[in-house]
Amino acid sequence: MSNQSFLADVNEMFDVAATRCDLPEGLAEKIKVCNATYVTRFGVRLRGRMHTFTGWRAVHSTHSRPAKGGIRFAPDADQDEVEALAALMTYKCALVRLPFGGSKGALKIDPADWNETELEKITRRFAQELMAHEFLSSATNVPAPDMGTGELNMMWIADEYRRARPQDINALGCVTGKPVGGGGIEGRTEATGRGVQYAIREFFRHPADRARAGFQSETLAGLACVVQGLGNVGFHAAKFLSQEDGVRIVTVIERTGVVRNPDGLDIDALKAHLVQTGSVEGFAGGAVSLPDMGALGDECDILIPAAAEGAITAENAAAIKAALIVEAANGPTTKAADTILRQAGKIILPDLFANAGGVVVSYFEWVKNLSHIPFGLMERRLEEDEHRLLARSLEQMTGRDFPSEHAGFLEARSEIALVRSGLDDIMRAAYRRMSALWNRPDGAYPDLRTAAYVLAIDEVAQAYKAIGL
Ligand SMILES: NC(=O)c1ccc[n+]([C@@H]2O[C@H](COP(=O)([O-])OP(=O)(O)OC[C@H]3O[C@@H](n4cnc5c(N)ncnc54)[C@H](O)[C@@H]3O)[C@@H](O)[C@H]2O)c1
Repeated sequence: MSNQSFLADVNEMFDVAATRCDLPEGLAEKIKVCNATYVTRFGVRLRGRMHTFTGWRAVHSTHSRPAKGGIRFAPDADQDEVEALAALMTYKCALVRLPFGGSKGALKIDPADWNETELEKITRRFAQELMAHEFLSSATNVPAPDMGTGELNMMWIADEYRRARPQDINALGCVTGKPVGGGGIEGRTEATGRGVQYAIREFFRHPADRARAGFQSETLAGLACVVQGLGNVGFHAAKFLSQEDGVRIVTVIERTGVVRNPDGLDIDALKAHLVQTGSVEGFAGGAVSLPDMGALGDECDILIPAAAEGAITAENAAAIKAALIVEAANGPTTKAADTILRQAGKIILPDLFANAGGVVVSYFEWVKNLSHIPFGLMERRLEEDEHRLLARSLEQMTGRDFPSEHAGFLEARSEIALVRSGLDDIMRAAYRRMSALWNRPDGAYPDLRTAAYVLAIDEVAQAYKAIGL
């Protein structure tokens, strides 16, 4: 799928949903279009000569600030892709009710072509460009990791910003997904995969919804699952589902090949092999074959595309056996494939919802950076002001009320426990809202994707209506 058709698909899905929203004339168009895209071409002196890199930062919406969204390093990145991904960020944040607009960035680069020192230089230089044009700060635009980037890149960006703007007391909040020792938050690295697990668990808690996919029981144990992409998102989703819920990961589809084991793959071992050798070839814990997208059609209950957009197309959709498709990647299903799958009775947990875990925990990290207080509650007597601050940020995170009177002690809970329960609450609440629309007796919301878009559009529209637009 070309990046142009990815953008067209996102806009078409938006249009389908917008007709179901009660919007003043012209507002749908305003919400749909991308506000601004910054393009930069910068040079870095490497290996004895100047290399020119092209990067983008798209700001789809600033109905709420800062605008939030990852930065990806990929050789096939372009402006259409970045704008489509930025739009998805707007809708995703709105769906799970985070106070962020949507943004996305990319650098046209294959990270495998460069060593760590070189990548550091390139990342820092990109950060300087973003900063110089006000596309980086805790108040305006906050990147995070995405394909091809991770916590090291985020740390370099934060460090570059902090050096350039030493007066900014909220400097660390200019980017999320940092290492814990560098101002990050526990549980961010695995947050998107963790959110995928929570999304699936919540779907299975709804008897009528799971029955639509032919699942009778709430338990996931023994179900077979195919995962495409064993990167950050795919690895963590597969690891948690297999190790904690007893799901059998029967097939992993990677760039370098397909690995199958009907009894369930050892995901930690496969990932270790992949990291060590750079390939799935030679892995002893399963049958390894050549790269083959046809494996998306392997026999299974759940399919998790967790690689890139456009994996499921009109050409391969009809072959998919899974009853439930969980979009861990952004835009893995083309619009045409979506129609084929729905006609075949498949249920899709849409990307807006299924992979929102990353930005939810990024929000916790940003709140932690801005509040300048530890995120976990400690077993100690808290000052009254400190208590009030904590109660307020907990309310923001969980949507629950916390007592504002000073109780002297707060329950001891670790940062990771808070992150997990906050993420779980938010994923559950978002699913319940989607499910309620999907199950309306009039059938006005035929699938979860339409329901998700409608909820997101309504949320953004409310922000515009509130300021009188
Ligand atoms: N990292 C996050 O927090 C996050 C959050 C939300 C959404 N996402 C989305 O999840 C997807 C994956 O992101 P990630 O951060 O895990 O990236 P990553 O770079 O860590 O991993 C991607 C993996 O997919 C594999 N892959 C790429 N193309 C493939 C193909 N055609 N067939 C099979 N395997 C292929 C790669 O080899 C790699 O192992 C992207 O769509 C991204 O936008 C990521």
